[in-house]
Amino acid sequence: MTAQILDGKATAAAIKSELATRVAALKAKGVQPGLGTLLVGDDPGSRWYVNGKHRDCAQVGIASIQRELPETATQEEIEAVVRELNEDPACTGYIVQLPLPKGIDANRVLELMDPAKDADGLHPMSLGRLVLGIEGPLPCTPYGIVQLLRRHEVEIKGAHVVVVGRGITIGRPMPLVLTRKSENATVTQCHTGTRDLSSHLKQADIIVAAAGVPHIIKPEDVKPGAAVLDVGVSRDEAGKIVGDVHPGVAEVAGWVAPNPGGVGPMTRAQLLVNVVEAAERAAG
Ligand SMILES: Nc1nc2c(c(=O)[nH]1)N[C@@H](CN(C=O)c1ccc(C(=O)N[C@@H](CCC(=O)O)C(=O)O)cc1)CN2
Repeated sequence: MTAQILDGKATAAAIKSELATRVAALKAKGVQPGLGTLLVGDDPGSRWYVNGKHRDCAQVGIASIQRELPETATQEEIEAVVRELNEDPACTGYIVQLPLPKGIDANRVLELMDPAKDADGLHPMSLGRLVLGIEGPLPCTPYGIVQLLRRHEVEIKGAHVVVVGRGITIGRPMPLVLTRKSENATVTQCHTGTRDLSSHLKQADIIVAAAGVPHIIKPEDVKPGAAVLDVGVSRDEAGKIVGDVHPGVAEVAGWVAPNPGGVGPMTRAQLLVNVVEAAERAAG
């Protein structure tokens, strides 16, 4: 192993400690930030993520509002809870845990959220703001990745970043974040329609692997010294995470974000940042 570690656990812990101070300052002004979550169904992974989000809230002093519906919930039942969270004054920001069960129109649910309470940065209004360069909540995993790189002093400005995947939470918004003036990266987005993935990867200074295909990033495709962030989550028969990045990549890359322990904790930390920033904006 030659690569240095992009340590998401330690970086997220540092961010949470900074946030605890900001939450204390808000409380001193009489403002109590509260994160709401809506979990639909029984997926153990989603439940683990949601529980983790509430554990994080408790650590930094953010209040928790937990809403759950069964796997069989209808579109109307889900939308009714979204309307309740929109109206609940204790809930200053919230998320709908994705994915939603089959047959549910997730876009309709996201559109119904009050954009002022969008803690995930995934509301169409928030994504539109990102495109237009207007301040607002940023999608948690993409901005968590930017913070992870910055805090390890990996140069983003001018870097050629290859993003593999185009899902709603990571792949689609990642280039929007990286090509802002403040990041100034050059981005190539690869996906299932890409003809020669290997040729693109070989040119990357930074690779963000969010395809959900085990070990799709192989050592021979990585430029020596590149930073490689593994965001893919597949599971083996024992339920253990298998990432998108082959373990041999650590012999070639300059930096690797392990999986687990890399981008995941940063996703959770960025969610708290969004909740605190929204409360700070509301408090003027
Ligand atoms: N509404 C949203 N839904 C989903 C998002 C999101 O940002 N908003 N992202 C993912 C899941 N996710 C957060 O919700 C998430 C994924 C991973 C982690 C994490 O800390 N992972 C650990 C490993 C956990 C394990 O062993 O399974 C790690 O990487 O160290 C946190 C949050 C999809 N849905």
